[in-house]
Amino acid sequence: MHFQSTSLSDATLIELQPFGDQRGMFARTYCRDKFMAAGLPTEWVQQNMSTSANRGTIRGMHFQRAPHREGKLIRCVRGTILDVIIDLRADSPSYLQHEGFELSDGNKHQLFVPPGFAHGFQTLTDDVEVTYLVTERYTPLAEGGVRYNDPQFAIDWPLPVSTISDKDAAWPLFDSLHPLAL
Ligand SMILES: Cc1cn([C@H]2C[C@H](O)[C@@H](COP(=O)(O)OP(=O)(O)O[C@H]3O[C@@H](C)C(=O)[C@@H](O)[C@H]3O)O2)c(=O)[nH]c1=O
Repeated sequence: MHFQSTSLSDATLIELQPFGDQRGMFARTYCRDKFMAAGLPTEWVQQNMSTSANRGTIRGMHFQRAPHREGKLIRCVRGTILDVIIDLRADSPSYLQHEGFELSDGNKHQLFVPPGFAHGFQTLTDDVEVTYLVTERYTPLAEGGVRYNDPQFAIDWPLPVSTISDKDAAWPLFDSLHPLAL
C-alpha cells in the first residue's frame, strides 16, 4: 500500500498494492505495521457500511465533537463516490480547507480522515456501498455536522442532489457554530 499526502494536513490517500493472478486479485486493505509506520491509527473500534440507491445522494458533512472525535478509513466497495473532507481543527495549517477524492470499486483507493474533520460524500453512480473503520464509538450526543452547501466552503458537488436525509439538510452553517460545537 502507498500512502500519499493530500492538500489537507494529516489526511492521507491510500493506494492498495494489488497482486493479480488468474483467479483475480489480492490486496491488503489494512496493515497494522504499515499504518503504524505511516503514523496512522491502529485501533479501530467500529466498522460501518452504508448503501445508497441513487446517484446524486449526499451523506454528510459529519463529525463527532471532542472528546469523541473520530478518525475514519473510507473505502467505496461498489460504485463511485466523491468523498469530501473539511479540516475543522483550529490549530491546523489547513483549517477550513476542503478536498474531494474520487473513491470507487475500480480504483480501490482508501481515504484516512483525521479526527477533527467533517466528512461526507456524494454518490456518482446508483447502488453504491461504502465501508469504513472508525476510531471512536458512535456517540449520538456528540454528533455534529455542517451543511453540505454551506457557502463558507462552497463544495463543488458534481451532481444535483437527488437524495439527502432531513438531518443532513438541516445541519447549521459553520458561521453559526460555537467553537465548543466542534
Ligand atoms: C453512524 C452510526 C449510525 N447509527 C444509526 C443512527 C441512525 O438511526 C442510522 C443512520 O445514521 P446516519 O443517518 O447518521 O447515517 P449516515 O448519514 O450514513 O452517517 C454516516 O455518514 C458518513 C458521511 C460518515 O462520515 C459517518 O461517520 C456517519 O456519520 O444508523 C448507528 O447505530 N451507529 C453508527 O455508528
